[in-house]
Amino acid sequence: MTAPTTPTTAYLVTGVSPLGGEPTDLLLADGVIAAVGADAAGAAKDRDGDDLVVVDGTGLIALPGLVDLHTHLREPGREDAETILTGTRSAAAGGFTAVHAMANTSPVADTAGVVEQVWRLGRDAGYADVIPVGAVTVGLGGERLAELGAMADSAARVRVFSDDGKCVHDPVLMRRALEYTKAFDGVVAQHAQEPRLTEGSQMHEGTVSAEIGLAGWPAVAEEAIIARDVLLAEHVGGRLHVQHLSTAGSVEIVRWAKERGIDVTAEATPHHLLLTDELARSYDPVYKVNPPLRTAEDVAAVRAGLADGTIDVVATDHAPHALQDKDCEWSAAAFGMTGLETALSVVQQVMVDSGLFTWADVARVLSVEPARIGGLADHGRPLEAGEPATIVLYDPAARRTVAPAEHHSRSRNSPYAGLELPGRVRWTFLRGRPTVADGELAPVAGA
Ligand SMILES: NC(=O)N[C@@H](CC(=O)O)C(=O)O
Ligand SMILES: [Zn+2]
Ligand SMILES: [Zn+2]
Repeated sequence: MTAPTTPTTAYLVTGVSPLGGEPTDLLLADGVIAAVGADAAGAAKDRDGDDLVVVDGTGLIALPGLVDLHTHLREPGREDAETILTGTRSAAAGGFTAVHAMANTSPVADTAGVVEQVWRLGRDAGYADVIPVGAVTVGLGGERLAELGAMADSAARVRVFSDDGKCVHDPVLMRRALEYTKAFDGVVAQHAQEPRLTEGSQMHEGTVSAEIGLAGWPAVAEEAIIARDVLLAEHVGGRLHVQHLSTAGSVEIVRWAKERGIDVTAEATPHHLLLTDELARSYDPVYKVNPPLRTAEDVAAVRAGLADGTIDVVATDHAPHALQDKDCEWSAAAFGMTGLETALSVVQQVMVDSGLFTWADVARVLSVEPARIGGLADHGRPLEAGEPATIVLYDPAARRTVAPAEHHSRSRNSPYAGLELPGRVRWTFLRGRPTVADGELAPVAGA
């Protein structure tokens, strides 16, 4: 007698456009893309004993699962704002299959123990791969380097280090971090903010801040740190990643550094691609974020920098905050806005619908490059037979009015509330298992 085989579910996606190209069929089975094109339907028939789900992919675009290089999941410590479970459900709903979890939790992710805990909780939740980012300095205190090597050697295999929320301001510490991380091909991701130039800052320093009377955060406070850091990276030969770059001057500095051969990458957020400091006139703290929303000229320069490859990645900087931390006057409110469930739509509107980007470019900045920078081997892969079935199926023709109450994030601080945005995630697959099925979050049994 032969033992009964457990049926597995295979998915035949018909008429889908990989990276926006010619429609074809994809068979997803055993965690991988089992067949592509004319073979897929035949291969599906040959799989006796499997459950087969046929997904009508007409009009849908297939992309590699999105990878966020900059997410705040708030666990441990601020589970009232987000948890690893709610944050990764939010990620899956937005088409993400991996998120890098920032270290500014409580306790701070500055030891092997904390990063392993975050990594395990992500694995158990099962909605997206959670890649912990390790703090550069103990407690984000900016005074002593954390145990970068121990975090790199841990089960979480940390490769990205950041004090995000705080700038690694001491140039000696920044230099050492750039040196030490070379040993394990790590990268130092910098929140570029000169602290003395931004004491008490509430919004971008410019005509709007002067008119409405909020303390300004000058562009130079960001640009001075980026300029210093690219020179330090050049000097020691380390890898630098510039987080949430937001000014025209920052784009110019990164462009200059790349031309010079310096090993630097940069990210821009969806909100810095779409929104401006004019929104602060409402005094609605949903628009309060670090770095602040800048001017229309800065937005244009960030778009141009993304279009010409100066900026490598779009990262959400999803920064959920509990109601009481946002539902107050501007100066008392926390900095940050959510972004996982709207990022792809904003990138479609700003970059694709405007003609600046193809869908292959979208895959590059939201999946391939963030996976490469983060050192993730099985994300951001080509949509070819034998590759992991870690993909998103997206309907670019759908429209929706953003309603934060419907978001899967535990927090509601989306700056796009009430705005109509294009596109909708229909399916997200993580190694062949749907985390989103036909537009709805799918129940997932953790690994
Ligand atoms: N972006 C923000 O405004 N806030 C982030 C910190 C950060 O990314 O600097 C947060 O943790 O809330
Ligand atoms: Zn930051
Ligand atoms: Zn951040």
